[in-house]
Amino acid sequence: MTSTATRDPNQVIIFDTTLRDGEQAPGCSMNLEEKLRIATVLEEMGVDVIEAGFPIASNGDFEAVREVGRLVKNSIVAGLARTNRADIERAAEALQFAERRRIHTFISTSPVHMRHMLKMTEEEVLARTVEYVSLARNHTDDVEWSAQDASRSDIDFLCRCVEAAIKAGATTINIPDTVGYAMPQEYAALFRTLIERVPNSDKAVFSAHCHNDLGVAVANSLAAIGAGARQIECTINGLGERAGNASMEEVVMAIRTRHDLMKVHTGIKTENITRASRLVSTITGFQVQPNKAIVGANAFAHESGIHQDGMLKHAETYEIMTPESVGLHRSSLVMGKHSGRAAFRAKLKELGYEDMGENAINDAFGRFKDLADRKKDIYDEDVIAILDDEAGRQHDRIRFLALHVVAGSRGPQHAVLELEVDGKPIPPVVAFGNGPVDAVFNALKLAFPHEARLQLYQVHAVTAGTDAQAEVTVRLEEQGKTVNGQGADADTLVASARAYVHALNKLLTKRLKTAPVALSA
Ligand SMILES: CC(=O)SCCNC(=O)CCNC(=O)[C@H](O)C(C)(C)COP(=O)(O)OP(=O)(O)OC[C@H]1O[C@@H](n2cnc3c(N)ncnc32)[C@H](O)[C@@H]1OP(=O)(O)O
Ligand SMILES: CC(C)C(=O)C(=O)O
Ligand SMILES: [Mg+2]
Repeated sequence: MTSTATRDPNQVIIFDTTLRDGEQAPGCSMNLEEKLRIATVLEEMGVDVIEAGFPIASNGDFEAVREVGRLVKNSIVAGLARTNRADIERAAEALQFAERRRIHTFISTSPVHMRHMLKMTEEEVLARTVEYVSLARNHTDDVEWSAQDASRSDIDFLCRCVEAAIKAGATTINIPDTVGYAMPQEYAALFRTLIERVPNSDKAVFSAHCHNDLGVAVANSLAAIGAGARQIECTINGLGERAGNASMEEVVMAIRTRHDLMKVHTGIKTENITRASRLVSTITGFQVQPNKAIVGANAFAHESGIHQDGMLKHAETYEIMTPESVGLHRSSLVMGKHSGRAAFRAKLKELGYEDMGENAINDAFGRFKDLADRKKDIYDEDVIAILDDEAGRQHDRIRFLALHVVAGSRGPQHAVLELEVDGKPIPPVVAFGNGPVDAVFNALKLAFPHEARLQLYQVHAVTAGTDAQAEVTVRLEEQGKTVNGQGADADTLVASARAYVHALNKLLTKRLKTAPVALSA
């Protein structure tokens, strides 16, 4: 960590917590392979700190922090810990391979949290802060301390805690608006007061961590910067506990677009924003609302005549940033049924997917050709949907082979499904259902018997038009564990079957991790 004395005073550190607070969004669990894909994209986009998990919380979180730490070289990797020995030692162990590591320890400072949740007095919270920040410093010289529920804390007590945490060795002081209660002017005043009143405040970087319960997480983060905060904790697409965290793309683009006012900058390569947003949305199944700032489908769309006239005459009439600046660009390579492998590889590079394995590329190419035979216009979104669908599938035990469905008002609706399990095709199964999707899912249960319950079934059109690919998310739950599966295809039912098969494969991996015994179907 650059010391506060040498760091650029106008650089805002971007601390991404998609993999920790983002994953706390209900229904948004990610597996290790998915977390590594996201971490790779975050590092490439220049994120300063990646919070990869809360190592004591589960073996999965421990593994995620350890493996992200092994993979990532440029970003600092952080692991979360409560103020106790076990949490901090587990975080230190998880971070052992990280070239640049941070222990992030937190404790609540608000009366309501201390009295009812922690059952601790102010003096106990203060003593714990000192004891466990010091312990964390024995493991790394980059220690962040967070005052959970800071915005509802007594200011005198908060000042004492911050001073003590810095004295004990904290290099970053995070002042979270944990429940999304603060208003921008109030949150800014809190930072101003702390920075002014705490005598050693110049020895630490002050950080904002805002939740969006009242829809002001980004506004609060920007207000905090105005008051001296130089780290923002945020997530891709604003994912996170309850209404989510401050959205990284909004914070970063506000800083970039309003540099005239804010006078600060980040190290984020904003051209990677769209790709990161799309990846997180595909992996979690949390669709981005069309009117979401920066990454929504309509963020750069101009529908009404006067706007279109303005845009045609001069883009700045209605655009305060260019689509290119967030990675939306007119494709240089038009793909279609006559495109070959060379063009496909070039397209992968252009879209940032060049790291895919050879088998996945071959499978994706086959599916692309297949789609191009059926669909007139192939957009980048179509290629991305196939690539996302193929990525990370090479070790799947269950593979989708073919599907035939009878649907319509005459019924009976039924599905004939062919799967391959452990490399061997199984005989086709026929199942009936209350509609074609039900028939497909019943066929999957017959072909590969399981107890998992369907929690979510969601369909999203990748592009406009009746021949658009469908991207389907399926969420399955088994013994309290949930997984999300994704599938894409021009046929919604095939996409549904693929998504279900993907989720089943993830459940099998999860089962293997919790009970390392031979699995039967
Ligand atoms: C604002 C935030 O985002 S905080 C992070 C939230 N993330 C998570 O909770 C991750 C998922 N959590 C879990 O898996 C579990 O809650 C665990 C593994 C962390 C803890 O599980 P358990 O040991 O069973 O404790 P449980 O969750 O029931 O209660 C939390 C305990 O931690 C204590 N605690 C909470 N915060 C802190 C803290 N910052 N420092 C010290 N102790 C704390 C609580 O007082 C409570 O202690 P108690 O059991 O003595 O009453
Ligand atoms: C753990 C802390 C930083 C947190 O997520 C919050 O207070 O919202
Ligand atoms: Mg939080």
